[in-house]
Amino acid sequence: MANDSSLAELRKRIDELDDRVLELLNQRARCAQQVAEIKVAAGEADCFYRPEREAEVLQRLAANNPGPLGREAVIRFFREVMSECLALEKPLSVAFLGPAGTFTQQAAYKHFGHAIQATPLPAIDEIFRAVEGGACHYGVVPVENSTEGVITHTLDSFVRSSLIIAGEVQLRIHHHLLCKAPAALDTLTEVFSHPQSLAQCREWLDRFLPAARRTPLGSNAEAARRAAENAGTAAIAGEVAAALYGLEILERNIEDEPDNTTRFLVIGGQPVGPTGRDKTSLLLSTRNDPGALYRVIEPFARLGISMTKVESRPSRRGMWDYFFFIDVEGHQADLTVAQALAEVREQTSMMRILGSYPRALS
Ligand SMILES: O=C(O)C(=O)C[C@]1(C(=O)O)C=C[C@@H](O)C=C1
Repeated sequence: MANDSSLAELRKRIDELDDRVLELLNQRARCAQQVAEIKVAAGEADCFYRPEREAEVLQRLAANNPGPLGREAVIRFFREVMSECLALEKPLSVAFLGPAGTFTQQAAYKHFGHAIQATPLPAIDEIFRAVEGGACHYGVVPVENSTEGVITHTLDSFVRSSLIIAGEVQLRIHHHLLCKAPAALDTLTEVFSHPQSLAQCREWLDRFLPAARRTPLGSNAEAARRAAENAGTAAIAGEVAAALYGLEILERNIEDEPDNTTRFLVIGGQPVGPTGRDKTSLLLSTRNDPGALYRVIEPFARLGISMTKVESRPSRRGMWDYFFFIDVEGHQADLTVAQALAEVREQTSMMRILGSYPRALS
């Protein structure tokens, strides 16, 4: 009985708190609507999304969180709150590498929350085109995986496009073996997946499914769809694809590397202001002299700017001629970064700043 009354009391307290949270959330939503009016008056009505402000809100709340809610839970919750507030201002349209059920869709929701108009497109260049042509405000594309390296298509698309990078998302990738109905592993004849996912599970497949044919497809979601239609086959894909196509999870987390993570880029047309926790991406080419690349990156070392990535891609302008993709910590508006970029530019035959944007939160 004593337990019953304390349970009832706690639930009454939870109801009261929920009423207050609801009232506060709606107050917040009304503020966002007023912000929208200010943006309209300033002639900024085309897109209300402000990535630097969103990053600042999430960074501040994560730092101030007293618990017991965890950091990721707080970020996820307020991410959705802001997504709903923004949708009240004006829904944001986001193209992602589809079809529905891909990890890129998951990354898009992780970054923008669920209150967006998300459009799946079948290829990376189509996402670039949709954003360039104004059909969508932003796009989300995969750029590198911690096990398999860069997605060259995405890097190459920046060479042809004038779009900039407005954000990055990191997603822990868990691959599962999915099947239409429970089945013994040795009865499976074929496994469908995206080539990157097949590669990320290579050792597991060699060990547990050595006889099954490995069939690469355009996406994990497409693989799940094929496995749903063909008994005796399986797909390697994530939880979202499993739910979408009604598949059983035969084996969980079959990725070879426990920290398997994919990084995605948010592409758009609008520059993003500094947040104090930013990254800047560059595309450049060097003269073909001895020590040229060394001279290009030397200012970063001298000025204490951390380089988080260097990637080279054939330029297709001639044999053994390369473009370099370089990421550094900091924003192009930060004084030391600006100084380093000016020095670096002098050492290159071409340099384009692909964007400064808030670093991925978690
Ligand atoms: O501060 C703004 O500019 C807003 O529009 C408000 C808000 C928010 O909900 O906090 C909503 C959308 C923007 O992307 C950033 C923040």
